[in-house]
This record gives sequence, structure tokens and C-alpha cells, in this order.
Amino acid sequence: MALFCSSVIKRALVPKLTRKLGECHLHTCASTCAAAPPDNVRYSWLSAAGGGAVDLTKDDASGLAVLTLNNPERLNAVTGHMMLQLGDIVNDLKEWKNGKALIVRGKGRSFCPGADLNMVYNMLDSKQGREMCSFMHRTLTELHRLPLISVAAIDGPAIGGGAELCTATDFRVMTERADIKFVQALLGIVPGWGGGTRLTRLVGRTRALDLLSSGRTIRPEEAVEIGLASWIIPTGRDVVEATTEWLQRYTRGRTEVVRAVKNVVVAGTELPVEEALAKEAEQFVNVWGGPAHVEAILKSMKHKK
Ligand SMILES: CCCC(=O)SCCNC(=O)CCNC(=O)[C@H](O)C(C)(C)COP(=O)(O)OP(=O)(O)OC[C@H]1O[C@@H](n2cnc3c(N)ncnc32)[C@H](O)[C@@H]1OP(=O)(O)O
Repeated sequence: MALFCSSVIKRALVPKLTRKLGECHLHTCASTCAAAPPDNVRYSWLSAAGGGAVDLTKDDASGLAVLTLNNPERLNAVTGHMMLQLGDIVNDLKEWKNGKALIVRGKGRSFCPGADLNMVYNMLDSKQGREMCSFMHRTLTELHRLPLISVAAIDGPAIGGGAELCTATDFRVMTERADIKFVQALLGIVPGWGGGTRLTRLVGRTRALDLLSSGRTIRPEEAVEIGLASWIIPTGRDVVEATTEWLQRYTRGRTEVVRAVKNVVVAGTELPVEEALAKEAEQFVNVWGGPAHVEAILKSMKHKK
């Protein structure tokens, strides 16, 4: 694997690493990282790590939004500035009542090779590590919970934090040139953006341990086989167009029904059973007798093959 480390970065990194070796910050980090920060915390120091952008287009008519990681010179590595933008975009999508679906993609030949290493090597301080981890935890957890059917369209490498990001959507579709690698352990860390937890739930304990401990490459065929990805995009297709078409099997219904289904699944996976059942009942009542329900009854819809 081209585990990347340019000479510039090595020069910046070595003195910092040497300084860090005598210090143990693992315990404070491990005991506090899991706690999400309060909603209003934005960690303004992240904005100093500039470059790149996260773009969002929303189409009210179709209910489809496309989120693009736009930092192609660094293969869409996520800078601090992009983390803050991603947080704002997730907040915006939470309020988008016409939304049904979200495609997350990277610009150009890559999905995302994780955090911007130029930034990472300048923030080996445990406080900053904890804050970055908390911010991304919260943002990706909220992305995962959005009442939209979300899919990561992976066309190139999804590495480190990029692999974690792609577990924050409901589905993953991949082109033949895509791969996913959880390289964190090879870098002396573990997933910190919630991707370890999500991966374990997606593929099970043994497979997650294999993938997270080895940092090995997951090719599209294997990703489909283990249930990590749902579809391989045929070569030559436009990725967003093909993914939009693929998504239609889930989004052709009315907005309120698509969103209610997602809410039921989020509750079913994240809440204790009694609360999940109550949430399901609430969603049922919301759509019962609604336009989609009445229309289906009037059509005497049958469900033969
Ligand atoms: C805190 C959360 C945990 C993390 O996410 S830590 C980050 C983990 N990610 C990595 O270690 C991935 C490092 N990158 C690589 O292994 C390779 O670049 C990769 C993705 C396999 C692609 O290899 P190639 O196709 O050969 O392309 P390349 O290496 O020449 O890269 C093209 C330009 O992109 C840059 N780049 C790639 N990954 C980056 C990153 N994470 N942060 C900052 N810059 C990054 C790379 O430096 C190069 O830029 P330049 O042309 O040298 O100016």
C-alpha cells in the first residue's frame, strides 16, 4: 500500500512524534472521545486548517441532494475547514423537509483518503485530537441518522477517515476502481469518527476485527460479498447518474413515507426496544390515512411478482 508520507510531512512529523513518545494521553482520550460535544461547539481552530470545500446541491422537486467532497488536489482529504462545512451541511439537511435521498461522493478519481495529513501532523496534541474526534463523531452520527436514504458513491480510494465516512451512509455503491481500507491501526490509531462501531454493526465482529486490525484493501467484489457494499457501478457509467437511478427503488414513494421508513430503521438500530417500538408506532400514525396510503387503497394495489 502506498501509505503516504511525503518527505515534507516526515520532516514536520518526526520532532513532534519524538516529543510525544514520553507522554501518555491515551487514557484521557479513550475515556472522553465517545462523548459527543454539545451541539453548539464548533472548535473554531479547525477553520485554520484550510483548503478544499464540501459542496451541496439540493433538488426540491426530486428530493435528491448530492454532497461532494471537493479537494481533488489532495484526493479529497478532509481539512478542518471541510469538517466544519460538513457539520453545517448536515445541520442544513436535518432541516430540509423535502429531502428523500442523499448521495455522498468525492470529486475526481478519489472518494476520500481520510483526514488531511498536513493538518493531522500539526495537531498531535491530545486535546485537539479529542476535539476533532468528537466533532466528526457527532457530525457523522447525525449524517447517519438523517431522515434521508443515503448512499456513498465510491469511485476511487476510501481510506482511513474516508472509510469511516462511507459507513455513515445507509448504502455504499462502488466502481471497479474503488477500494476501502481502514488503515488506522497501521497509523498507530483506531477509528475515531464512529466508523469502527458502524463497521462492526454492518459486517459483524469477526470481519470488523479482520478489516480494522489488518488495514487490508477491500475490493468492490468482496465489499458486496460481506454486505459492506450493495452494488458495483458498471464501468463507463456516470457515477452520480447511475447511483441516482439505483436509488430510485427506494425513493419513488412519497417523501413522508420514505422519511418515515428511514426513521423506523434508525430507531430500530439505535434505541432500546421499547423506545424503538414507540417510535415505530409514531411513524405509523403519521402516515396512516395520509395521501400515499389513501392512493394505494383506492388503487387496490396487488403485490404479485
Ligand atoms: C483522523 C482520521 C484518520 C485518518 O483519516 S488519517 C489519514 C489516513 N489516510 C491515509 O493514510 C491515506 C494516505 N494516502 C495514500 O495512501 C495515497 O495518497 C492514496 C490515497 C493511496 C493515493 O495514492 P496515489 O494515487 O499514488 O496518489 P498520491 O499519493 O500521489 O496522492 C495525490 C495527492 O494527494 C495527496 N494526499 C493523498 N492523501 C492525502 C491525505 N490523507 N492528506 C493530505 N494529502 C493527501 C498526496 O500528498 C498527493 O499530493 P501531492 O501531489 O504530493 O501534492
